[in-house]
Amino acid sequence: MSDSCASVEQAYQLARERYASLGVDTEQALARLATIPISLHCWQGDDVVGFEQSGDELGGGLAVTGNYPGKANTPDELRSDLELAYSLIPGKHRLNLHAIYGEFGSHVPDRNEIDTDHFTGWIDWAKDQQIGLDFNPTYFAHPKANDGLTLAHPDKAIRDFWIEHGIACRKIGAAMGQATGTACVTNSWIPDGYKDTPADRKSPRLRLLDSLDKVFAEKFDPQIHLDAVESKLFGIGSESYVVGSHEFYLGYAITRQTLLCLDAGHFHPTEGIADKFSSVLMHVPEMLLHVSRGVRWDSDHVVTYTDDLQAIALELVRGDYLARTHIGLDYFDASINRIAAWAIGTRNMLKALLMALLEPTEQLIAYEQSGDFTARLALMEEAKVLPFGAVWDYHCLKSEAPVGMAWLNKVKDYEQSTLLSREAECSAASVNA
Ligand SMILES: C[C@H](O)[C@H](O)[C@@H](O)C(=O)CO
Ligand SMILES: [Mn+2]
Repeated sequence: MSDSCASVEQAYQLARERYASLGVDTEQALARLATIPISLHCWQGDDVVGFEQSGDELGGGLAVTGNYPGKANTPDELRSDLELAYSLIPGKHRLNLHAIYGEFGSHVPDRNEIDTDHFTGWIDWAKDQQIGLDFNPTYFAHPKANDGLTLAHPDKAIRDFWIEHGIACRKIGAAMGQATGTACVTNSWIPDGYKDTPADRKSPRLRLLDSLDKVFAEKFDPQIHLDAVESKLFGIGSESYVVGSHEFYLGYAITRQTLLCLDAGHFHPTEGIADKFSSVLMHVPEMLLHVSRGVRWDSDHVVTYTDDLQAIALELVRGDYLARTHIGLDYFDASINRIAAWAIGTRNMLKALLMALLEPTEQLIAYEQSGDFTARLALMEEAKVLPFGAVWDYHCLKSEAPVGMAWLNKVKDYEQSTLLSREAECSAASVNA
């Protein structure tokens, strides 16, 4: 055993004893953590461009800023980048694909014509990697979404087009779940809304309700496929009104018993999502989370170890909601190395879950039930500086993932060997064109 491994082990043994003195079993926490998959969002790898090669603007009120070199340009490049990212993260995780990431060949189908054949490359790869897949219809970056309306569009022909897209995507999601043996969550998010004050808030919502019912008409075995719906407060160009608001989708998910997707960046700036879980899960079977970090607006920053993130993890553990929650990430940062962005965000999500699993929750609840709120607050604050970092390092070591900053060296090496030459090839191609 190397010196650094020995010191990780020693620090862990001390931490284990410290936690045991508070009645917390670190081995049990680590065993639980190892079973929690995080769904990595493919779109962090290429700035939400996808493989349609349409050249359409991202639109939909979404924006990616930055031009860090090495963006993935092909499915193989994206898979190679993801393989490196997974190797930097302890545990077995999932991949969340958007519909624009199909392998379309020379004849790129329109969105309403895509089918499972366009995703067999991803399915075969996922089986090979032994990871589950999640999926998303892409209701943006398309000429039929240019006016900011899709499933709620007043033009029936445009609505029907997007309904067909939603139906096609659910079939693809079901095929993914069937092939990988783990349920695929297909999440529906649409950009529909208005920049300025609407005169009629009701009609677009009635149209959206009707469109969604058509999209979700076919029922799938929940063992292979689950539906989620995602709300938003506002986007660029939909500042005054979003058809799929939180209230709209909460009601929809409850009445249709779909999953509700809560995106941490989709609420008022000081409104956290953690407080919502205990209410939402009284009424819907399961939740999907898009863990993100809003900065002033829905700017989709890389997930950092914030109070909000800790609140999410603590609530999932305290409420015993992990088995009913699918955790996905949702951010897009092109200003830093994109693989590092996946590694940082996913490792932080896992660190927050570990910290929550190590919390002396039973003791806190006992204090609360006895009315000793002073002791509750005192222990909560002391728990924040317990040696959870030593447990995390040990988890990385045992999971054969890099400990501490070691993962960054691997990213830097890959940047030199692969990402920079990728960029050079691109420049040469554009010079030759
Ligand atoms: C690309 C995703 O579908 C998108 O980020 C969506 O989930 C969202 O959060 C839009 O703001
Ligand atoms: Mn989202």
